[in-house]
Amino acid sequence: MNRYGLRIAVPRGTMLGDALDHLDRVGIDTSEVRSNDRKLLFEDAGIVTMRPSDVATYVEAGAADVGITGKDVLMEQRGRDVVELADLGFGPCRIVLASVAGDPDPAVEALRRLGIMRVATKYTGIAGRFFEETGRQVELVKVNGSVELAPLTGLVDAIVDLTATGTTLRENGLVEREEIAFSTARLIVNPAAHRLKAAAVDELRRALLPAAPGA
Ligand SMILES: Nc1ncnc2c1ncn2[C@@H]1O[C@H](COP(=O)(O)OP(=O)(O)OP(=O)(O)O)[C@@H](O)[C@H]1O
Ligand SMILES: O=P(O)(O)OC[C@H]1O[C@H](OP(=O)(O)OP(=O)(O)O)[C@H](O)[C@@H]1O
Repeated sequence: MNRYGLRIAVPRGTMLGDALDHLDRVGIDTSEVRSNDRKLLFEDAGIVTMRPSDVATYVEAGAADVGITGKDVLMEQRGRDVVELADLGFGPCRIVLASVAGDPDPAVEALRRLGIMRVATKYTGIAGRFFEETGRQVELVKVNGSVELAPLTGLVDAIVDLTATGTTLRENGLVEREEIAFSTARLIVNPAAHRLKAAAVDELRRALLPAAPGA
């Protein structure tokens, strides 16, 4: 187990390197995780690795005490009973509404035709709330990845998806129309662990955020 006595859920994929760098900096030895991309449970380091979208599931159930995942993931899974402790700052990306470059703005076009805009996304929660709050009627089409393909084939008028460098949108001839949310990696904690292991959780939070005001 690590020096904090906390089991930590760490996201594999895009955020893995930065998450492990942060944990190394606070005295958790992540070398075994770095050298093994098939193993998932690392007892000595107190680390469990998983898809970013599964982190809050483990933390909510107490199968991990704390976890690291994207704000976009937490916004999408809004009902989860976890406490957001800190913004770790890495993994910046945005959730945007985008459509084919050169086409009329799909929202304006849908209004003009008095039609319902069709929007593909894997973020049905975030997109649904966004269109509801902005008073627009849309039909959401759930896709699981490579969302950029959907408007190119005529499946939908627009997409709601994650963009970071903008390369994927550009390479597929799409342009951003509206920004919906900004995301970075967050530290979350199980509510019971937050109370029962308060000192350890606070020590880890402070160590991860040495420069933050009030940390
Ligand atoms: N440039 C980026 N591209 C993709 N995701 C990023 C980027 N920067 C940060 N992220 C974060 O990483 C998360 C996605 O990670 P990754 O692509 O490794 O997982 P995934 O395969 O989409 O996993 P899941 O199936 O859990 O959604 C995003 O939800 C976001 O919080
Ligand atoms: O703006 P960029 O830097 O090009 O990054 C954005 C891309 O990253 C994400 O895809 P991911 O790699 O998570 O795969 P997915 O399409 O399967 O979700 C997202 O869905 C975009 O396709």
